[in-house]
Amino acid sequence: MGGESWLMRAAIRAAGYELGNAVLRDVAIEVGPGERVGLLGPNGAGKSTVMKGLLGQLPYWDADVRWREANAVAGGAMNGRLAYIPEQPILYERFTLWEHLQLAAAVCGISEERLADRAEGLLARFRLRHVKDDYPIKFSKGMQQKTMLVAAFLLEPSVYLVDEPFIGLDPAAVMELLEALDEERARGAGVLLTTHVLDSAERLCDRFVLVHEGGAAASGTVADIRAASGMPDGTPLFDCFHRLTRAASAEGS
Ligand SMILES: Nc1ncnc2c1ncn2[C@@H]1O[C@H](COP(=O)(O)OP(=O)(O)OP(=O)(O)O)[C@@H](O)[C@H]1O
Repeated sequence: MGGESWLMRAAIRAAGYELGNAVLRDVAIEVGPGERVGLLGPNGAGKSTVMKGLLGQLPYWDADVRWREANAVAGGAMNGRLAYIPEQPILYERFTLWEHLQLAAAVCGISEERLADRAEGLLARFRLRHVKDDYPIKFSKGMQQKTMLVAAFLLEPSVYLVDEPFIGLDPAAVMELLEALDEERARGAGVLLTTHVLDSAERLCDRFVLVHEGGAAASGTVADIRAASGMPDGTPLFDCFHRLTRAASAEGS
C-alpha cells in the first residue's frame, strides 16, 4: 500500500459533551495504511462522538491517540492526518463551492497551485464542475455531501473519517466515493467509517469496532465478531450485530 508505514491507535478512556459526563468509555480503535475499519453501533451508541473526539471537537476527551511511524511514536498531532466527511454537510452561506475548497486548502496549508491541480479532477469525478461558482447552500442534499467529499479528497490525509457514506448519495455517487477511497487506500490512506448499512460494511471493511451504549461490545474481523456473538461460520454481520447488542442490553437492564 504505497510503502506507507504508520498506525493510528486511539485508546479512548472517556469522552462526552460536558466535562466529567462521559457518553463513551473504553473504546480502542486502530487504523493502518490501506485499511477500512467500520465503526458500527445503534443510534446514540457513540459513533459520531468518536469522530468528533478524533477531530478535537469534544469538550471532554480523555484519550490517548498515537501515530506510530516507521521508527517513532507521535502523540496527538492530528494536523493534516485526518479528513472528515460528515453525514450532515457543514457549509458557509456566503461561500461558493470553489471558495469552500479554497478555505479547506488554506486551513490545511495546500497551495493554490495544488488546489487548482487537484480540485478540477475531483469536481469532474463528482459531477460538480458546472456548479463550482454557485453557492452549496442552495444545492440538493446529495450535491452538498459531494461538496464535502471533494473538500476531503483535496487534503490527501492519512485517515479518512467517513460518517454514514451510504445515506443521501445516489448509487453512482456511492460508487464514485468508494472508487476514490480505493485510490486513496492504494496511496496508503486508511478509512474509518460509520454506517448502519451492515451488509455494505461487511463487504467493504477489513475490521470492525462495534459500540453499544457508550462502550465497545466487540471488535476485530468479521470472524472475531462472529466468535464474540457466538454465531456459526457464515452468519452475516447483521445477525451478529443484533445478537451482541441484544445481549449487551439484556446484561445492562
Ligand atoms: N451535542 C451533544 N450534546 C450532548 N450530548 C450529545 C451531543 N451529541 C450527541 N450526544 C449524546 O451522545 C451519545 C452518543 O451520540 P452519537 O451522536 O455519538 O451517537 P451515534 O452512534 O453517532 O448515533 P447515530 O447512529 O444516531 O448517528 C447520545 O447519548 C447522544 O444523546
